[in-house]
Amino acid sequence: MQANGYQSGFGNEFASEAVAGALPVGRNSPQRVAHGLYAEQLSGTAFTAPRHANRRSWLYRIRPAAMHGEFSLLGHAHFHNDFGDGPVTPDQLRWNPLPIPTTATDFVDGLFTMGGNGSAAAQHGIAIHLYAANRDMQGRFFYDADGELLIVPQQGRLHIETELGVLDVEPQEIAVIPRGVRFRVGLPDGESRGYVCENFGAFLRIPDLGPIGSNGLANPRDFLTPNAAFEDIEGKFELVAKFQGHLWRADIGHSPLDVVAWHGNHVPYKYDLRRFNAIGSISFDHPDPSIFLVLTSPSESPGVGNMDFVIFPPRVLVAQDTFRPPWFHRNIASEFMGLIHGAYDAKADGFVPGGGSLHNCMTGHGPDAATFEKAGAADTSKPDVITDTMAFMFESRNVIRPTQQAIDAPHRQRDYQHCWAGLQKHFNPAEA
Ligand SMILES: O=C(O)Cc1cc(O)ccc1O
Ligand SMILES: [Fe+2]
Repeated sequence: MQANGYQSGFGNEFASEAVAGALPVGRNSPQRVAHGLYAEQLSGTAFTAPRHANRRSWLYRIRPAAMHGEFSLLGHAHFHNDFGDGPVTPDQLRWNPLPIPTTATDFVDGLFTMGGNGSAAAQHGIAIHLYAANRDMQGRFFYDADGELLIVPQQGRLHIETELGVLDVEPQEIAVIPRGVRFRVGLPDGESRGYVCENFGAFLRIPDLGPIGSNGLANPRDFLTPNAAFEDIEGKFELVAKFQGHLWRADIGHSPLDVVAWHGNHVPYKYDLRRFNAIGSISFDHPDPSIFLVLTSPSESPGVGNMDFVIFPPRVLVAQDTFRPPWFHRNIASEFMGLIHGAYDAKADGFVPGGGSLHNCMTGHGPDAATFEKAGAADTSKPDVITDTMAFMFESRNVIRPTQQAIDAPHRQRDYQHCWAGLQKHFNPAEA
């Protein structure tokens, strides 16, 4: 399917038609839709959600979404929402990248669940997945009824064809696919890998800016939603649904990417993380990482995220008489981190692009020994220009329970804790 450009803005009432006159004017459901299309509403929030939070889109399509065969369970060895209910280790955990598969594996086949909390049934929490794939989704389409998908490619571009149009996404960009929207992923570069956060809670939004003012962090105009694009093809295809933690498959005799026009605000979008306007300390002290918040899924407690998506982009550190890298800390929130590009300023080695780390509630962590020594000796009268980096964090109010397969994975770094072993005792009450 050919990309058809983008519309800019966050949470707008967008409108787009790929064929002139396909979008009804002044009404949603005329007796007969132009060009013989079917009208269909896709709601993302309760009908009665307050106006500022209400999300739905109207789709004008060749065939309604109801047309497909019966679903049957589809096994998937690595992609699920089973976070267990037994003991969960409070250890610091870190992984090397998920290996690129050696057999033909598409985006859905290549998903590997690392951990999560809550559930689709409870409508709160998240699942964290990695993907590693090497071929386009062929003759199959996917939708996730359980949550919206925040996709963070780390290696290789993604050509994401959705019911509402096409998102072309490269590493250092992200894509968000709303609940229920059907899509197919192509891999223009062949081998591809990255991270996915499946959000069972309130949909992601850009945060309020408070005293920062009316501009800054991720600016609304940099979010891009596709224009309508469709295909009109028939064949023996497969529709894969993720529903209540399991995958289901059904035969479908046509492409469901057949939406000729649409309007609304329950839409896919992409965002280039390099557009993030980073704000930080220009006096002293390293600020809390909430200053780098890109998108948040709020919980019912004000200010507490079901999931916060935070990045650590290139920036200039100028804080004086300050330990500039992240401080040692223990947090109430739980943190899964990934690295898209370059190196992360709290870790001299071991945290590699495509890898991940998990520091759960109250688990102590922070700069490794090499970073600590270097930052303690640095001249803070001069700025540090941090370039060539893009790390991120999926942060959750609830403990992120690693899956058994993540704990057992050969690519888990079983010696991760040693990165703090070299920290020396410096205490000397006689010295200033
Ligand atoms: O590296 C981390 O653990 C993430 C992180 C970064 C930071 O600058 C402050 C707190 C924090 O949890
Ligand atoms: Fe942390």
